[in-house]
Amino acid sequence: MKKARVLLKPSLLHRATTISSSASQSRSLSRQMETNPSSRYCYDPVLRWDPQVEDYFNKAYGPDHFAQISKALTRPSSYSCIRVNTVKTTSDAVIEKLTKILNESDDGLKLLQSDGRSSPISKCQIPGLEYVVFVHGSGPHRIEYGSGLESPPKEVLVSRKCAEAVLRGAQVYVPGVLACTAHVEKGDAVAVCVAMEQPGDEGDWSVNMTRGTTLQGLPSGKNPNHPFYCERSGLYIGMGTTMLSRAGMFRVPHGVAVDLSNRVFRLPSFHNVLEGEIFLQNLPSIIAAHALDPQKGERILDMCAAPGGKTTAIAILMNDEGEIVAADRSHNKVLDVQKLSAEMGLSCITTCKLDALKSVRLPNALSDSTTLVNGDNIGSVTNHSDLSSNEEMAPGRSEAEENASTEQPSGGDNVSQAEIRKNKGRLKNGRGRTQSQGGRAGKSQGFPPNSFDRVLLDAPCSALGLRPRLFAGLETVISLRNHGRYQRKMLDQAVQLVRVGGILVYSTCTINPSENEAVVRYALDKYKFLSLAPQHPRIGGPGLVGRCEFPDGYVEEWLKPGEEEMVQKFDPSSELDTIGFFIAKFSVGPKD
Ligand SMILES: C[S@@+](CC[C@H](N)C(=O)[O-])C[C@H]1O[C@@H](n2cnc3c(N)ncnc32)[C@H](O)[C@@H]1O
Repeated sequence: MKKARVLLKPSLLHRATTISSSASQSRSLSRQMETNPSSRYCYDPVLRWDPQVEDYFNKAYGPDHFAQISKALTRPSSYSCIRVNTVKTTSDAVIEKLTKILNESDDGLKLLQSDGRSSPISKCQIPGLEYVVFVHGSGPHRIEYGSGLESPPKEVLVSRKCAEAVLRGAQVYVPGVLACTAHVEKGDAVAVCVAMEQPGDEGDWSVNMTRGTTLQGLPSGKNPNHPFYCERSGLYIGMGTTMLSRAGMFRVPHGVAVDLSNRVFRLPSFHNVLEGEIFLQNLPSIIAAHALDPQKGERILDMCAAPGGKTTAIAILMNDEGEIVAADRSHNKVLDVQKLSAEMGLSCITTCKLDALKSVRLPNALSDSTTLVNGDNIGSVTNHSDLSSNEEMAPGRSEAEENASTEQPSGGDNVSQAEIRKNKGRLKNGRGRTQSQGGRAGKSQGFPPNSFDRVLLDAPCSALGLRPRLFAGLETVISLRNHGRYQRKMLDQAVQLVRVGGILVYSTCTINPSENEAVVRYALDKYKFLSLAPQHPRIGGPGLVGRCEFPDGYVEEWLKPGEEEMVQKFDPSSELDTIGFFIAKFSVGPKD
């Protein structure tokens, strides 16, 4: 079998010494855990950062606060947030249906109610957000893995990405399994643990493991050849029953590998449940749509729209009256927006493939900006391939959805047994396979200046606010700055497209000030006609005031006193228990 040593980043000279010290720290931590099974078989991850990034965030937030943020990022939010499609149905009807679906599921509501809550489903209490429904989960739970060091449990080791999905409620699927104890048969009880990236000697991070490796449940001290024993300490996410034998897990291409019935975090998964009626979306993303304050009949541009979470939220706030142009540079992702709009029964959304860095139509461009060309391969080329761009995905939303339903809502009607059965299955089965409808996304040549009433720039970012996150070591201070550079270029375009008197909203799902406060500073300093506008509702915290001087002499300016209360910064460690997110709203004054 091929050994997959996934090298995650080229060596960075300046990181080598600090990383080897973090490697030795981790070894000594692991040695402690070897001697104590209760600290070994638990979930207590420590988020790994590049040391310079950690220094930067420590300066920005203070060490104690950043430690809390870092810890919060390793846990999922304690609730799932559901936006109800009020064009099709009501919160009450959705609550009724979800209650029935969860009540009839094996591991949904019953588990949640064991925590003593009267009902785990509730309507959001923020005025104007009654169409948002919360389904509360529980955790972290202490799991009895049933073994001491002398008789360790059988184990299944999954990839970090798989583990992050599982912590949000997904099942353990075959492709996510990397290794397994010997002699595992279908129906065996297994502990599921995470394969985390480890620091290499050359400043790289990798999961140095062959898929199909046989795990041993004993400390490496007793048997030095046992792979990844120490590294799994404190990284156990639950106990379940294998659906396949060990051989089957590494033979079949897909399917559920482990039915994880006893989880550290219990959150129902809502993949494809009540399609078209609900959308699983993080609360700050919903607030970003409100901050834009879209009005019926307006023309709105969503510059980085896919998969369409905020686009559809904006359309619903406009009662589907007006025009929203949803652009994204990825053709396939534009198709995802089309599918989602159709599924939600929204008609005010048009889509196009457009590079946000080229959104303003040049004066000599041939076609009209609103003509969407159904051409093949008229791909826009970005010159920023060196700048990575991660994306926020609402947890649990499949990237492409099944065919859209055009059926009208059943409103508050009773839920049929067939509907419950269908959705119950989806609740368990999780993310469906990406299915393309084979459609086409027209390519736009861009738009003339001042052609929109409002523009949303929900920028691609480092995504350092998304949770749960088990590893953050890949971002360096340089890559964090580069994200900010990329975003400033997009903002330069956005500013031109909003008409005088219009609104521009800028948002990211990161805790990185280079992509948040520093971008706002840039915008306010460069464009004197921009001013920060109040946001409603405002439930996030204040932004960071001040500046940061880096060891290499680079200086980053953040907000000025008085500006901090005008933005919304969602702190993952705060009581709201959301992802890390940032929203700034600008009014556009006369541009002369
Ligand atoms: C944060 S996600 C957007 C999430 C989306 N607004 C939502 O709420 O569902 C960022 C998106 O930016 C897109 N993107 C990245 N670079 C882009 C560019 N240069 N032009 C347009 N879109 C871009 C990515 O394809 C990705 O879909």
